Amino acid sequence: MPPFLLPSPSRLPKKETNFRNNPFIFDASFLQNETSIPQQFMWPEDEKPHLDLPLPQLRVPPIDLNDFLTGDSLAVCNAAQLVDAACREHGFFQVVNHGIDQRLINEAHKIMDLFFGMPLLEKQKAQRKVGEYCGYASSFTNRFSSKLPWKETLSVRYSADPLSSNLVQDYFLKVMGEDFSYLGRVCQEYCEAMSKLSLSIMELLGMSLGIGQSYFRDFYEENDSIMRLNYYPPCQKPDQTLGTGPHCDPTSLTILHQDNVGGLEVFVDEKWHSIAPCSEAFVVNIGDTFMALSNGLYKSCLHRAVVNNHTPRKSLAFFLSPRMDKVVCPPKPLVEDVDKQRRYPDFTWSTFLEFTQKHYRADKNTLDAFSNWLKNGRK
Ligand SMILES: C=C1C[C@]23C[C@H]1CC[C@H]2[C@]1(C)CCC[C@@](C)(C(=O)O)[C@H]1[C@@H]3C(=O)O
Ligand SMILES: O=C(O)CCC(=O)C(=O)O
Ligand SMILES: [Fe+2]
Repeated sequence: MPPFLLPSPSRLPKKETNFRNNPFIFDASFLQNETSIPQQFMWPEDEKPHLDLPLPQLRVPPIDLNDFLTGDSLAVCNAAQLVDAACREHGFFQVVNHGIDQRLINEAHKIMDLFFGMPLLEKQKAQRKVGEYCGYASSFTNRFSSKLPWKETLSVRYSADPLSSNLVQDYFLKVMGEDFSYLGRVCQEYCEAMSKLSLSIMELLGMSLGIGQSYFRDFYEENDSIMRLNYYPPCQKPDQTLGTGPHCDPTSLTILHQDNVGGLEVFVDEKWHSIAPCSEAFVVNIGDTFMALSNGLYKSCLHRAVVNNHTPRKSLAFFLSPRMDKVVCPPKPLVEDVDKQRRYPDFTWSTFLEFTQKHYRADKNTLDAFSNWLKNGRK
């Protein structure tokens, strides 16, 4: 049976289960020449994208980070107000004049083309194992049995701990070999730039929530984050599938750089909105963990990625997360502000990450499902 064909439906387990003993392979270079797509990639009618209708664009305020960082009080106040309004409504905004060298961003996109352009067998040297969150995955065919995303991904752990100062580059050297030293270097530098940018944004969020610049910055100083390279091959049936299914990011803050193809959609006011690509900007969104840390004041919002039938699409997502053992518990003023009620239980990022990797496929209800799982004794 050619590698990209699926086991006959009769042999597929009926319920959502791992394909540990029956893996199959998503190889877009084969699949995209087929007239139809495998049924596992077909999403339910109510989740299929409507590509024929132009979507409204989401108004995401571009925050001029340079203004904020220069400390000009008017600029700081303006930025804090814009961010506060956006985060209370849908959790998405954009940052411009962010100080990240455009050449580094361009190099990161180039190494994505390099990596995902390699033969499948080469990429599978970094094959992500079930239950782990790092490595190469071609559509998670060994994790999910239906609603498969039309994408390849590479996820690498980044740690700001000085004792783990080269984790990203070391990963590439160890898993892919010496020839990937440059690719690893670019990813390492990109993550270091993202970590620095994240802490500036955390200062801004602290100002926006009125608890000062340092609280969240200190909380994420020793972040233990994830760099995610998303590669969406063209699909002959783009209206039947999704590149990334509807979800809220379980992490704390996502800093996303998308190429100029377009495909990121956000669900606000009961309808899907597009976010137009802008190479000078990073799209930033609040994740579930920060929603809990803000006691529900800032929203982690449903979003997805659609594909097309003519051009590959790429996005670079930096998922900021706290140190694994850090307890996520909102500061007192943010409990007072929400009629003294706690919205979510205390938890560590380590436990939440394990929940998404071993017990629950992240979707729009991940944080509530996780909260219930904790309350029911992790069952
Ligand atoms: C903690 C994480 C799990 C995912 C990567 C990071 C943050 C976003 C999550 C994800 C992208 C949400 C949609 C489903 C998912 C399986 C995916 O499509 O990649 C999620 C990631 C994951 O579990 O690998
Ligand atoms: O590719 C995109 O634009 C969004 C991807 C995404 O939401 C994610 O990886 O969490
Ligand atoms: Fe996401």
